[in-house]
Amino acid sequence: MSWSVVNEGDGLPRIILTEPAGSSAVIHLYGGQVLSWKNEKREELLFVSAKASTKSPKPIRGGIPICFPQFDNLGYPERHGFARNRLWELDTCPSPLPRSNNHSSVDLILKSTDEDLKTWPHSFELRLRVILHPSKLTLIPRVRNTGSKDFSFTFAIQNYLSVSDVSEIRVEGLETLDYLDNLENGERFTEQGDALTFDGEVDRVYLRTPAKIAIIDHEKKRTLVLRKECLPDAGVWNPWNKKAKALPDFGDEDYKAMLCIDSAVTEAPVILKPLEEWTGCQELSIVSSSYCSGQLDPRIVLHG
Ligand SMILES: O=P(O)(O)OC[C@H]1O[C@H](O)[C@H](O)[C@@H](O)[C@@H]1O
Repeated sequence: MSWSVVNEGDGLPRIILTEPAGSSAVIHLYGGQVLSWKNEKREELLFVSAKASTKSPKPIRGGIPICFPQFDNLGYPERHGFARNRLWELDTCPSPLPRSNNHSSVDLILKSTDEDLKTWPHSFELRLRVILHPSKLTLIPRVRNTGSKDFSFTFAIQNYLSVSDVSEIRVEGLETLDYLDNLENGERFTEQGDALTFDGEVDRVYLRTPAKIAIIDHEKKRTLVLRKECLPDAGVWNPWNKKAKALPDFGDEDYKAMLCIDSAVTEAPVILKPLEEWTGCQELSIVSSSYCSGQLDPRIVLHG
């Protein structure tokens, strides 16, 4: 068996993935959301607010929410779509993706319901495979059009990353790119600096990014590398102190310990004909680094 299921106080099942080197992941069926990812040293790599609610119909504040059929507010009424507010199921038939022989993976599925069809009138199957390797977590989302008309959608895997102190974090891989700034009514700008650092609220979508983005945390002596396929854009979000206070499911000081870096397809929505399937992929991997010894070279992490 590649996973086990536990029921916690909220009565909703969680799936636990473990692998021989000692890392683990916890996935909640509510939202199909990875809520915990620990490395071999049992260090938590994802952020979940202590004020997060796991009771429907509220999305869970933290972990890795899946945004479908829209990222942000791009036309459909429910911000970030409804997939993060639905109970997913185990997927016993992940075809045409071959069954995983990997002992630390699980397949989940969300299908359109009659209720969803009232507001988004398109039949779909949304699948997610989660694979745990030593120092690496892979997510493979797929969307299939099971209806009789074309539909289009935008999509995001939101990664609430746990960081030592957001004001000490550097993000490499987004320099010189165009981005849409949600704090400036979605206006388009071009990134000027050589790396992103943080000293205030940020809410941007970087367009057509390279496949790899490095999140460098000198204090934790580690770099997280986000590698993505068919998810060309990247969201970057931190509410900072003022907006943090306005979020009911987020602690006043939580903004210091998290940074959202999202894998997204938003600028050019995906269009699916009946029976067509779209597949994306994101890998989060950990590279240990020591600032003092100078082992970390972002150019090697990003291009090596
Ligand atoms: O509060 P939520 O609906 O979960 O959204 C959390 C954040 O998600 C994205 O990063 C958006 O760009 C932000 O504008 C939004 O505040």
